[in-house]
Amino acid sequence: MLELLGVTKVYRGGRRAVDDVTLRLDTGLIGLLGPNGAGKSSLMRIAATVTRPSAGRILFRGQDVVARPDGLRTSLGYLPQDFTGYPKLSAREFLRYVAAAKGLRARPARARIDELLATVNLTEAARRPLGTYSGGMLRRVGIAQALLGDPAVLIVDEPTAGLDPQERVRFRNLLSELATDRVVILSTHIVSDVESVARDIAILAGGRLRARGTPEALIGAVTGHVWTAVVPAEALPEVQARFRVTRTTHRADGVLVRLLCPVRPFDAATAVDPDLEDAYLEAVARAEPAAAVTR
Ligand SMILES: Nc1ncnc2c1ncn2[C@@H]1O[C@H](COP(=O)(O)OP(=O)(O)OP(=O)(O)O)[C@@H](O)[C@H]1O
Repeated sequence: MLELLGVTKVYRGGRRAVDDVTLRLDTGLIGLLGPNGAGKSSLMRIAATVTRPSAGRILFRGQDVVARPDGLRTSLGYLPQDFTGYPKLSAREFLRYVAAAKGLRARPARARIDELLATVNLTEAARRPLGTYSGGMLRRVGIAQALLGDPAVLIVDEPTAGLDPQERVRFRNLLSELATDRVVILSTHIVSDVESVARDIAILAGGRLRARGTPEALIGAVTGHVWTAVVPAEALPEVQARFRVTRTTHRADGVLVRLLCPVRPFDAATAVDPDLEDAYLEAVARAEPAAAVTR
């Protein structure tokens, strides 16, 4: 339904934030994972037609979006990373404002706004000005405004920032339900935001697409590359300098390290089953200058 083909964004000053990214998306949820600065927001802004790509094409239902953005815009819900709304408007007023801007008819829009306020758990706070909201409440208003008009494409950029753990779970489940009949793109740097809901994960680092697949396929690609060992605390700096250490746990008998290495790093290391975090960190590591991984 939505195709990003060779999309590149070079900002003034020469920063290549997105570099030749191709993603073909159909109904369902795709998790776009990447560290800070990977280019996720730039790519989301391009997909949402608020930034033009420097090169590449975007097609929505086969139509060129860069030349004619309206087809996608009328079918789009977008929650930008820096969403704030308008501080003097209440949640209900703000949603009515967005509904009018989207060209929705007033009466059905009112009913839909009430439903959405309930969905994002803001019915009680609906009359308060957004300026008095917490960060998490504002994210929820942002989600509700993105859902107005029942969009065929929903783009949410770092949607769980500021949400508490319970709200994160609720929100993930909501996105997963919404993805049954639309394209949902969820961009985040938090692996746990996508691992339970996305059957399709794309990893972006340094502006480039590093990997894409199901969680199982991504994890399968790092089988045999993940090791643990208990090392003396004083040896930790050397281990960290030589290998890509992904987790450390301090214990009475030393430090339990988890590290990535394509071969057994040293005799005391034990191979362990990889998880999605390992797959993500290895894909990101490939984008960085090579670290020493040999003995
Ligand atoms: N308007 C801009 N002008 C110049 N450089 C920019 C602009 N927007 C982003 N960048 C740079 O492009 C790179 C990618 O930024 P982007 O915000 O797309 O990444 P991100 O993956 O969303 O990271 P974050 O989660 O930290 O926002 C960064 O180096 C950033 O500094």
